[in-house]
Amino acid sequence: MSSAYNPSEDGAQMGFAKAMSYGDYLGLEGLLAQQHPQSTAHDEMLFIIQHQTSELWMKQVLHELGAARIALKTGDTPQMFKILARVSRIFEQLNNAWDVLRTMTPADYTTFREALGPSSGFQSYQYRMIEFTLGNRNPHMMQPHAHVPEVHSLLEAELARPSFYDEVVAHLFQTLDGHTDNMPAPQLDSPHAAQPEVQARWKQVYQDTTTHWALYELGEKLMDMEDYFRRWRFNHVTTVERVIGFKRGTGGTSGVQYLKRMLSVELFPELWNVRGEL
Ligand code: HEM
Ligand SMILES: N[C@@H](CC(=O)c1ccccc1NC=O)C(=O)O
Repeated sequence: MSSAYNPSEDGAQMGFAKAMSYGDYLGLEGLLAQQHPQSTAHDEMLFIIQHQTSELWMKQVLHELGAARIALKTGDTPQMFKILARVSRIFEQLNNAWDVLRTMTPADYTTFREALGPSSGFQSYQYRMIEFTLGNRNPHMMQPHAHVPEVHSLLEAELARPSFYDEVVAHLFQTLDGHTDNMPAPQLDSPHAAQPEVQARWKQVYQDTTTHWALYELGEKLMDMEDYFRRWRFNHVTTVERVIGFKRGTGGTSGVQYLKRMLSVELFPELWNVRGEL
């Protein structure tokens, strides 16, 4: 027998024929069998792993935002704050991941770009779901999912209910006015455009933070989240320009030009606008 240290002497369980192991619990057999490079290019594995890990984190973001919406509706503000802080940290994680992908040069990428066909992140339904949940709702973005009815229905269902930000706005009116009678109707199937009545309420909050501390904290948590989201978009477009320049995207858009347009999206416009009024 080897003279190497044997952790079983320290009690480490070594046999898993009949017990749940690490790999069983995490479903690793399935997970690690899902990388299918379409070419022999060395960097395609990095490209796949980068996207798959991003999608896993997006799944977690959606899980958190669903819980945040419930916490908001049931008045569990501490729980909601905890969740929003976590969502920002996840975005930070996604932002840091670009540093790994940036090690892929244009020369590396062109060795397998053709193998991607017309597939593109543009067709990420979890990304759209995050946008829809937060309030950036463009129904045209559902079209690429028409061929997958379950996904299409999920997106459709999201557009049929108030966004997370709509719930925040309802909470804002309820807390400040004592009712939601003067609240503008949620814009269910279009990007959230700034509403003067909403902005006026945020102004009230930011002008007297001591009185409205919890709402002030909520406003800043949303700012944090959007700040990180913007950084993700900026990192994306910068990486794209660095790797493919001004080529058209595989998804058919103008590429960098399209992504630059998306940089101007505002999730919580009243919160940005109010800063100029203080
Ligand atoms: C070298 C790496 C990458 C390149 C060259 C690239 C390129 C592009 C381009 C050109 C578009 C515009 C749509 C089109 O294809 O016409 C796009 C959209 C998109 N990409 Fe990427 N991308 C890269 C990495 C990533 C990664 C790592 C993710 C993470 C999931 C991602 C997610 C997305 C999403 C969600 C969109 C849609 C954005 C929107 O509609 O606002 N991309 N990408
Ligand atoms: N749109 C990219 C291709 C691309 O990046 C991509 C392709 C398949 C799956 C995810 C992708 N990532 C982001 O768009 C391009 O035009 O090169």
